[in-house]
Amino acid sequence: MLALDIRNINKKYPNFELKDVSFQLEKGYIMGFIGVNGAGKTTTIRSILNMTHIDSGEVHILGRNMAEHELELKQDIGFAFGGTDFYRRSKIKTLTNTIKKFYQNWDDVTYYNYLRRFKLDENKKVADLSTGMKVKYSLALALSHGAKLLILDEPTSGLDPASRDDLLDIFQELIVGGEVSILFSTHITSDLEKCADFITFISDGQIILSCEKEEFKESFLLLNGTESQLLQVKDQMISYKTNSFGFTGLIHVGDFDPSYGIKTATPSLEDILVYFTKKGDTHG
Ligand SMILES: Nc1ncnc2c1ncn2[C@@H]1O[C@H](COP(=O)(O)OP(=O)(O)OP(=O)(O)O)[C@@H](O)[C@H]1O
Repeated sequence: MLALDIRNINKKYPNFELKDVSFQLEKGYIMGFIGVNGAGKTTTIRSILNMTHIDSGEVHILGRNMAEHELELKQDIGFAFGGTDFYRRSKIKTLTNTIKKFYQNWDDVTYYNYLRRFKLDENKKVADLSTGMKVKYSLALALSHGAKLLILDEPTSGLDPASRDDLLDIFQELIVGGEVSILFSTHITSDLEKCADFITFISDGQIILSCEKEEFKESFLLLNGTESQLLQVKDQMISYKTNSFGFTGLIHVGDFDPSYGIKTATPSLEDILVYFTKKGDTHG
């Protein structure tokens, strides 16, 4: 069963467009959503959650159409946005008491477990929380109403390394039973190396690739060659850097001819993001 089925979302802003965004997430898995700044991750997430009006396309969550069943489906979705700043003058306790009324399956025991695990004091005011603590509070809320699908926009941003590691452990604990699925966007590729099963990659409002993590990496090649070899592949490369020995760069596996004899390696997720970010730049 699909936890998330996104079909041909189009959304136009004056200077940006989501173009036929489609991807699917199987129930029980973790998907990392990556792309450079401004690629369209947040706009896609907001579109999935019906927080922004889309021009066309459909979102199906846990087998139901989001546009037709938004209220019921929101019971099953936990969402959190990194750096959210809400109701600054309220105490955590007061805010939670208001929010929990919206959720039929709210579970105080789970909630207080997360408060303890995240070392959050419910008597603190939102304004007095650090950036990382605010993220943790949003996550505690998102994780405490039995959500079957978590949609998290940069949940690890603002967290220190130990807290990030703990959150990734929580993600893995959550999916063990096969009932919970997680989509999260991030720039921190080590998070994805650690816990994502699938990767969806967006660039300039278009999905470049959405597939299992190893398959994703193997769809590209990192090339390392001399200046004269660069001339053979230059036009097919996503981007490259030159150095005193020659060049290194990224290419789609299908665009590479092994008969050139250029040294190749499987890129890391970091390599893929870096070279896509450089796409269109002048090189050297
Ligand atoms: N409400 C809006 N009105 C007009 N343009 C918008 C609006 N929201 C986002 N955009 C534009 O859409 C583009 C994509 O933004 P989005 O926030 O989806 O990217 P992102 O991939 O999440 O980036 P980042 O990694 O920096 O968070 C940007 O060029 C942004 O300026």
